[in-house]
Amino acid sequence: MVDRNDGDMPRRAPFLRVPKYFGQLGHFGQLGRSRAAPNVHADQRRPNAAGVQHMLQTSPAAQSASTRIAPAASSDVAIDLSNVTRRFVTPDGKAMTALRDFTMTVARGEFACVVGPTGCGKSTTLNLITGLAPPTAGEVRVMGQPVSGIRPDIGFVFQTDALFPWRSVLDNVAAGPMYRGASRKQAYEKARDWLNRVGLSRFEKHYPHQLSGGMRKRVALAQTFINEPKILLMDEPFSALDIQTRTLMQDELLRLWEDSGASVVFVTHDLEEAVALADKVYVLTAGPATVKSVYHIDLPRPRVMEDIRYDPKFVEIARVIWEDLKQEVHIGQKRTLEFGH
Ligand SMILES: Nc1ncnc2c1ncn2[C@@H]1O[C@H](COP(=O)(O)OP(=O)(O)OP(=O)(O)O)[C@@H](O)[C@H]1O
Repeated sequence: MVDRNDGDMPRRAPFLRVPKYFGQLGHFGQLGRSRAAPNVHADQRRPNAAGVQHMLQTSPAAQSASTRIAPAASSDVAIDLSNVTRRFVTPDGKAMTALRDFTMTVARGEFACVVGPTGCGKSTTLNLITGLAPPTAGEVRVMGQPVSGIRPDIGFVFQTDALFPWRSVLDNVAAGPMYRGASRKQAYEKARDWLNRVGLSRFEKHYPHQLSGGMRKRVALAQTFINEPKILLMDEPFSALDIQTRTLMQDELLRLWEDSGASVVFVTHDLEEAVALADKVYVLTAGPATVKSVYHIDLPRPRVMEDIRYDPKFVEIARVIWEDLKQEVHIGQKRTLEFGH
């Protein structure tokens, strides 16, 4: 199912990077066309004068197979961005709008992925949730409260590791609980437990530079999950890893997340990754970023990453979303070519 907003929102200035989707998704067109119609359909919301809301079916099969998902009760909502606009002042003193009229709701325990063209405003979305970037207009609420400053129940994982290079693996993982007031004994017991959960018990005395990229990422996950975050914000956390390690880490993340009950917002350039992980995929416009469509991914859980990519339903869902996203990527690419950045 998809909620769509692809109306007449103004488009913004050009992008800095060439989109990465083309190489990754070239095969969907071929595989998808011979498959059954996807189990998704679209609600199309156009922000025009009449404010018309109507249903757009992607296929007859979709019509029968899908139902509208009722909005969560407010007590079930973990993250709520309501009609948020975020403007920045650029280094040359001009105002630029990164996000416009942006609305997103993530339920408690839900895994939401955000995809969109390069530079459209995905990371800004995460910064709004953290409170690092207050909204220029609209409202951001976390666990029912307006965001004011950084919350201790939010965990982060970024593309680059946030490990202390001068601390051992064990010291790195124990740092969070100690900072939050646990005794040294409690913190180290908990850290050993988490290192065990991510399969790194034998490496507790190693330093980050003595680990592989995948192992460092496991430490980063242990370092984050040990603090029992209610909200987990992830910004392309696995994009620097090779594909095999990335697949392993995606499985690891799902396993830890399923036990944690955290609500996740996961930003990625990789649509396959988004579909494989998410309950819900937000497709953003080429900018200023607004929500173009929301796809509810009804693939069963638990999911095994190395298998799910060959599931025909997965392939078809990814193909449908890619058709939608591709339009925005083309807009971004056109701007890059026209404006040279
Ligand atoms: N602090 C800031 N000051 C000025 N402009 C900013 C600031 N932060 C972000 N921007 C601009 O806002 C836009 C969106 O940036 P953002 O990093 O959110 O995009 P993104 O989709 O995460 O990018 P990418 O795909 O490259 O990871 C960009 O044009 C960026 O230059």
